[in-house]
Amino acid sequence: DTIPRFGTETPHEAKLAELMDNIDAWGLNIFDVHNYSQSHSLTSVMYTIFKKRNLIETFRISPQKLINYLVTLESHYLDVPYHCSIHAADVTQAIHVLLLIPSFENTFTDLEILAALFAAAIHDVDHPGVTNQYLINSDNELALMYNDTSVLENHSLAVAFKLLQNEDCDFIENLSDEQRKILRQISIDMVLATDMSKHGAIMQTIQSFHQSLKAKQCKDSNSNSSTNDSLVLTEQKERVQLLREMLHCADLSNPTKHLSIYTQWVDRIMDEFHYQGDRERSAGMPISPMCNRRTADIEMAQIGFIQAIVEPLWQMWAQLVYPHCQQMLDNIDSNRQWYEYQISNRSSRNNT
Ligand SMILES: COc1ccc(/C=N/OCC(=O)N2C[C@@H](C)O[C@@H](C)C2)cc1OC1CCCC1
Ligand SMILES: [Zn+2]
Repeated sequence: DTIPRFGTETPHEAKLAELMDNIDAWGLNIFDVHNYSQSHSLTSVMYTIFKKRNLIETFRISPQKLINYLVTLESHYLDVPYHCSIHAADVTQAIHVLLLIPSFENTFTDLEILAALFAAAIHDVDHPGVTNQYLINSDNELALMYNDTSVLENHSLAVAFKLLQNEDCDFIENLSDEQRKILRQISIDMVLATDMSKHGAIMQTIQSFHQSLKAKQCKDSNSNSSTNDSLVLTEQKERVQLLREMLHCADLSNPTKHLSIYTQWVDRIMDEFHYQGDRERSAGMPISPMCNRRTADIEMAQIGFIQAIVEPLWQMWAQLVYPHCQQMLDNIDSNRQWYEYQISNRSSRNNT
């Protein structure tokens, strides 16, 4: 039986095709993709990217096994407001676009690109919609299993690789042992780096690391080589460092999107955090920061999130790939201004 164009059957294939024409664009509306793919945004986005990047030929992937894996992976994302399969599809498409930046034209091997897309697709699988801290505080068996260390990130990796052991889902069967080892190594490194508790460490190293890359890049441009724009990294270790940052950027990319998309993610994360707060309140536990729906200041929290975490990270990233990624910085700025306006508007409303 032939395989559907986007990996899954849908009565809206024409509409999905129209959306998928924007698979390389930062403005793709992932919520529309989810609706028109019969809630298979992760499968259809991953399958479309794999086809477009010729990864199915390059790694002699069985399309059916790829789809079997993707549909199974997708079904292991839980129906939670934020950390669901749409978030995985969103982050996967984001890292695909970041990998298209001309600065990286000659940077990564096909195997590294395969690993990066795989890591993005799996990075939050089976996420229960609560934070690591909540799992630790509530003596959850996952915290026991992973000794309170990057609990959710370790769990998603274990679930994702367990699913690969299923014979008819093993889409990487034709990779050599060495390639499989490298794919696993890079995926583990990247997914563990999505633990927000590692954010500070990433920000510490990013400055000096990018300066050293820019220095090398300038040397190339002096030689007037055609690759003067692209960053050439000789060490796999350095390329993985860059991929780690890239996934972290993609994971924290909501404020870099158009307002109409960004506000949907804000509603979802606040639903998730407030539901966690409800559970903490009824369990008599201290309510985590930003998780108390009774005292929440959603606009202030987003302004703080942008100023403290998202903008500094994306500024570092945009500097490395200048002039690319200016659109992301512009969206962050206009989105922050919109939230500041909501707050100013709020106080004047109260005065009337
Ligand atoms: C659109 O907004 C967001 C998108 C994504 C995330 C990601 N959170 O995942 C990590 C996590 O779970 N944390 C991180 C840390 C900041 O806080 C810890 C209690 C837990 C947070 C967002 O907004 C938060 C931050 C400000 C208001 C709610
Ligand atoms: Zn995530």
